[in-house]
Amino acid sequence: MKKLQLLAPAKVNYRLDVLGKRPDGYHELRMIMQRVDLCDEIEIALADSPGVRVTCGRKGVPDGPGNIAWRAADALLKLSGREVGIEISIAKKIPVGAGLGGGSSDAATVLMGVNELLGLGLSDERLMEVGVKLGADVPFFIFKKPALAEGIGDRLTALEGVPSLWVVLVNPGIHVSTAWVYQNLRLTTREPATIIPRSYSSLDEVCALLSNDLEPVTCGRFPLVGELKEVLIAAGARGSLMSGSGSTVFGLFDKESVARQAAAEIGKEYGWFAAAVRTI
Ligand SMILES: C[C@](O)(CO)[C@H](O)COP(=O)(O)OP(=O)(O)OC[C@H]1O[C@@H](n2ccc(N)nc2=O)[C@H](O)[C@@H]1O
Ligand SMILES: Nc1ncnc2c1ncn2[C@@H]1O[C@H](COP(=O)(O)OP(=O)(O)OP(=O)(O)O)[C@@H](O)[C@H]1O
Repeated sequence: MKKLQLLAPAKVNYRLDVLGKRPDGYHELRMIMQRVDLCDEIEIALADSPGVRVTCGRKGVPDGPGNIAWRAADALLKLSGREVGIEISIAKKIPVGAGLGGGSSDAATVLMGVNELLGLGLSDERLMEVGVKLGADVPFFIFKKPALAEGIGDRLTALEGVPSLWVVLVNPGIHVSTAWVYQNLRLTTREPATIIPRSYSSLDEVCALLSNDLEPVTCGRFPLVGELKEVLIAAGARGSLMSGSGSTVFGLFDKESVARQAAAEIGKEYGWFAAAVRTI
């Protein structure tokens, strides 16, 4: 039976500016997004009986239609009109409800995987159109490059020369609802938006970008998330920020040895999820 084994990476947001609220409740954003090599493992196989089946087995993540990966496969089967069976199993490695885009990445990977497995020949642009209906972060994972993301996060521009960095992810096990964060965001009149460079050459330039308008909302409700930034800086990070809607905080490092040591010490001392990963 034909099957694919795929990796679905996490993301961090180096920058997240909220520019306004749209009539449909979504927010206009300007983000800088970067994938990192902490990955969920996904197997997609053709099956005899028609329909989509998803197993995940991780507490807090549904099997079946409640899983965003199920909705991704179902959307593609409907679009293609194919009456086949698809079996998906997901081994979650990315913390859930953590601002790392794990669900969105699973969905993107399933869209790309089912497209390949069934030989549908859909372009990435078409898969992104399907993906944005599943979640605003999904198109970025199909784009597969560091990106400036505008609109609701789906208008993507590739960035040049973004340096390869070591990133330490720290998650204290707090599940944050993205919907709750956006609902509790107080929009104020911002300073005219600063210009975001389109090309980069150093860690310092990336550190100068670090800013996230959702941080005050999540840190107001969970002050520990704000404290994680100090913990990472004390462990040698050159810059630190909450990713997405949280609760993961990341630190940026130029040296592998310092990053690995920071992750090991933070994990040991506080018992939190802490991992040294690379940008991809
Ligand atoms: C926080 C980020 O992860 C940053 O990359 C994204 O903005 C959220 O992406 P996502 O989880 O894929 O978003 P969706 O699943 O489409 O939406 C989750 C919730 O966030 C809100 N949401 C999302 C994206 C956006 N531009 N404005 C919003 O207000 C939606 O109203 C929804 O209630
Ligand atoms: N494949 C999946 N992986 C993770 N969560 C999923 C999945 N399918 C459905 N969910 C549900 O989505 C919610 C959180 O998803 P996810 O882990 O992607 O959040 P997140 O990392 O905060 O995302 P984002 O950074 O895009 O806001 C949970 O309530 C979870 O049950």
